[in-house]
Amino acid sequence: MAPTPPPLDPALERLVRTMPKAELHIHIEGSLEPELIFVLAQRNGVSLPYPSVEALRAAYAFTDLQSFLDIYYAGAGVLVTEQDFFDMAWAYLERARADGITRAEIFFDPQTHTERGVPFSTVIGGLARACDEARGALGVNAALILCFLRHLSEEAALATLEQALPYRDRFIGVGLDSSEVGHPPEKFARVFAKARDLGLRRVAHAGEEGPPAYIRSALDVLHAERIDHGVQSLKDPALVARLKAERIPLTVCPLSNVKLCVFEDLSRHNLRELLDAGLVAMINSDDPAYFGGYLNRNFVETFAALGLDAGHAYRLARNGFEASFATPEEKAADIAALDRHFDACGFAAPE
Ligand SMILES: Nc1ncnc2[nH]cnc12
Ligand SMILES: [Zn+2]
Repeated sequence: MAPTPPPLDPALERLVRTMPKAELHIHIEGSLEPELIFVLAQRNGVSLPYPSVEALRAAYAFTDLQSFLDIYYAGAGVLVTEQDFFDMAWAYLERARADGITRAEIFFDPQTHTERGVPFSTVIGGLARACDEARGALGVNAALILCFLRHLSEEAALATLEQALPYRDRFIGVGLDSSEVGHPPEKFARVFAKARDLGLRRVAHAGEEGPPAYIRSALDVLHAERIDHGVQSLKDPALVARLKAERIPLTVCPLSNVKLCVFEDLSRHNLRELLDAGLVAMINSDDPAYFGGYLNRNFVETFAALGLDAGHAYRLARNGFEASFATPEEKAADIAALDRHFDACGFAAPE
């Protein structure tokens, strides 16, 4: 166990908590809190294998990615109606606003639901309605990214993309998630090529537990524009040089990496090394209901554990906005707001 780090300087903590941020790596099903799981189970007559919220939460002791995914897919089984999907997304978006998030690019896993007989239209209907309403009601500019489950076949992913076509204007891109090792990006070459032809943006989980070679093939074969996680990249200096030269963003998730035993504790996380290597890294929450915290908790705990400062805060927030798929005008407005925030807090925004 690492010794408890000293608390953050209060002015730095305030700056970090209140600065405008983008969140680019959040699985909406991973924002489903145990309390809401129980409410939805009751609403839909679904029986749960846990007697209470506390018992469910106590089961969140993971040893690796797969041990988490098993419980995460089971939790998503309580989502049945369009209103359920809306309620889940709305709860996240309210927390996003509280954490200063002005841009959220939200992953969803349609196959987790369509495999159980929930229509694709029900899933995307509820999620898209929440995103639409969040802009006016919460000031959060939110967009959806459809993820394919890599433990399933490419044929299943192609069928999912086909099902999604009537809703093409309700999501901005595609991603790749679920069990990484043994399911290399190459398995999904055709479906990503099709998504590219359709003008969809592309991201992929790679180098969370899997080797640097998966990051290379996510770039070369899937034409991924961002890498989700990517923390294994430091094992391969030539890959680091390429990520730097091509300014490929890495959506890093510190609390997730500790919960899934990628790093022993936060003080051993490699975020500082990634930034020092000149990579476009940023902080995200991944599955906040399961990993012990939303975006601000990821920021505050990581800053305390790694001794990061206001310069790092600016770089991380700015990387998030630059890596987002928002329009150039939206990005410029977000970055201008970030600069004003640093000014107002008495920290000069670094060049
Ligand atoms: N951390 C993660 N890695 C891969 N797939 C996921 N699905 C939800 N969270 C995930
Ligand atoms: Zn993820």
